[in-house]
Amino acid sequence: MARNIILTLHRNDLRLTDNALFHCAHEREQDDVTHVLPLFVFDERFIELSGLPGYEREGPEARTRLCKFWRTGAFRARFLTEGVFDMRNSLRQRGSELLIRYGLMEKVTADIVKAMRANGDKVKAVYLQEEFYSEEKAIERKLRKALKEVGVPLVIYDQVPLIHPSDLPFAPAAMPDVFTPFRKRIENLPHLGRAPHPIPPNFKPFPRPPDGADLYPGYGAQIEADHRGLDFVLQCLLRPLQDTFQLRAGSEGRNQRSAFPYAGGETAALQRVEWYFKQGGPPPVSRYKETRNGLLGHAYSTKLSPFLCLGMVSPRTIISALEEYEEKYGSQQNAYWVRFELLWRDYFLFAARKFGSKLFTLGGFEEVTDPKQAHVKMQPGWWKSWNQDEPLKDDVNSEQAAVRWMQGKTGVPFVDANMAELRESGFMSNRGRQNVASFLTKDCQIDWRLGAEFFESHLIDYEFGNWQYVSGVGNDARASRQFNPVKQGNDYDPHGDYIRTWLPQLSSLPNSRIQCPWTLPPTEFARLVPEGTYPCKPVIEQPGWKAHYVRKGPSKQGVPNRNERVRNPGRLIVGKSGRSIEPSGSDSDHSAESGSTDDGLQGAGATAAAKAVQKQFNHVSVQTVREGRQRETRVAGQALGEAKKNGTQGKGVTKENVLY
Ligand SMILES: Cc1cc2nc3c(=O)[nH]c(=O)nc-3n(C[C@H](O)[C@H](O)[C@H](O)COP(=O)(O)OP(=O)(O)OC[C@H]3O[C@@H](n4cnc5c(N)ncnc54)[C@H](O)[C@@H]3O)c2cc1C
Repeated sequence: MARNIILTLHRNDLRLTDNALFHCAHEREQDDVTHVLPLFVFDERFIELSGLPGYEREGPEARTRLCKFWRTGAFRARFLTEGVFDMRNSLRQRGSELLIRYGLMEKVTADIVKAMRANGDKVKAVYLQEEFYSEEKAIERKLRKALKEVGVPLVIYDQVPLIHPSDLPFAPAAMPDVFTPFRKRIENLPHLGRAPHPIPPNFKPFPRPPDGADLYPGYGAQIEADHRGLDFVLQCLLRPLQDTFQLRAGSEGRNQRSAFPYAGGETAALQRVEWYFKQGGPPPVSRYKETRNGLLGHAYSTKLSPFLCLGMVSPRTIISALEEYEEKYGSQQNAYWVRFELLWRDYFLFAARKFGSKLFTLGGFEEVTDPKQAHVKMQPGWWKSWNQDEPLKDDVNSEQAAVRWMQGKTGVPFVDANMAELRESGFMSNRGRQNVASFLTKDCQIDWRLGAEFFESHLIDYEFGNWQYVSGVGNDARASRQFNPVKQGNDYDPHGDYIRTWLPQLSSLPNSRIQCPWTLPPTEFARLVPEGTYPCKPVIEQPGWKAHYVRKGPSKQGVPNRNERVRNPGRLIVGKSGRSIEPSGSDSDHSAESGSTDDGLQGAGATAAAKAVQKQFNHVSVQTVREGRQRETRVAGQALGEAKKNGTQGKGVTKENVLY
């Protein structure tokens, strides 16, 4: 008898709990469906597959657009593969199976549909999770077309954000551009997110091919038939990444020092949810507000982002755990702040849908929201680029700030320790991310896309959005936000424990100088830091840092202000050159200290190139900066007014942090 099949095609939804694809495939209306075939395709556009024996790529290597880093580095490759095999185990425990294939998702799927047809089966539909980024949307369109050619409908389920798009209090295209109004409208909803779907109690059988036959054709059928497992696949995926400067560490396994020491998969994700929200009396979430700015250990924040990014847990499952916690312990600030952060995730997702391909352009969302300002920042000379002729190696003492940033050798320990953590573990705290991004884009003025691509390559939890925001081309109402890494280091790593963990070569430095080792007398530096292991001068030094070389006041460790105002005002104070200037005569200091004037646009040393740029957009820059400032002030005032009205001012919401 012909079998009636639904094919569930999984991308970033590697879970059984609260997965609309499984839920809907097993609903009562689907009684005529006899079998469900879950499929995962390692897609060569996102992850390099050339390490698979005999694999022939159809397109180019899986590298980032601009900088040509591997798109999926070793940490995410490992985490993803673990997640795929964990899902297969869970399906097997329920009598089902996960078909694992390699290639182009649309092609592999269409081939499988054809093979099932050839077996005399009927494929009723293919179910897929709707994604938010334009590249994935384009693949979805190709898949729809390929399936149309074989007469099979594609059914899409929107389940990535916490808030279902049809529950939004505004049309997705009309979402507020700035976070606070977005959040406030969402917070007025009667319920934050729908209830999660349970795992179907009885999984429909997997449509196995006729007796003895290989699983359906397509690359990887042989691997499956050979019963090769996780280790073999992982080895193949890691093989091409071995030679690169930036990805070696991840190939060697999980780093014991990592703040994210977890294996990939729904099993680990649910254990983490259980531990963070339910275990202990009270569980760790009851200290979230106090600890979330931490840097060391796994407990300071939820550590759910990698699981969320690959869909190993749904945000609705997290909210439901949070609600259980609140029922037991009462509604508190801690729970509020976890929700608040999850709304940031939704905000970036919906912004990605609204702004589409502007997610990847130099001018970012601002090209739409503030074209004049974006125009200024897209002029040649505004951003510095990375001269890729210089090979990326670990042992260079590069003149290029971009290279030093990637190496974790800028000479600014708080930045470098965070970069070391990223490179050696695939994770970085939120505090660290804000600082290294600000350092790259605001201090060193390097094209933000380099940072975004470097993160894409290294992070286990990579998602778009934050880089635009931090570098001032997204929707930050205070685009001038700039971090002072010396002050931040003093505040959040006052004893240098974090720096010593990731930069052991600085272990002997006294606490008083660990954030600014260049202030030591050269002989002291030479005595305390093993030769050649760390730069004796920072790649750039801002005048605003100097006030913090000698630490004053209490440390911020344990203080819940994640978004405090930073002293150093930002680049949107545009000088006559059309470039940012530092306040109170710091301009010349800045260019003199940084010693890096590849774009020749800084301060007193402005070159002919600078003058040309100045002439080109002097008028517009002054005007747009004024408008930008007015806009920022307006939004800040508005948000503060709202905070006062809601009584949230003084409860963690201040003029400084209300916008983030
Ligand atoms: C420059 C920069 C790059 C970043 N890149 C990423 C990224 O690639 N992927 C990613 O998931 N997060 C990113 N973030 C946001 C944030 O740093 C991480 O989500 C967070 O550090 C993950 O740790 P956690 O799960 O313990 O977070 P928690 O503090 O426990 O927060 C709970 C959840 O809220 C969400 N969340 C929190 N902050 C943000 C935010 N700013 N934007 C979006 N979602 C947020 C995450 O899903 C997170 O798991 C970035 C932030 C910056 C400043």
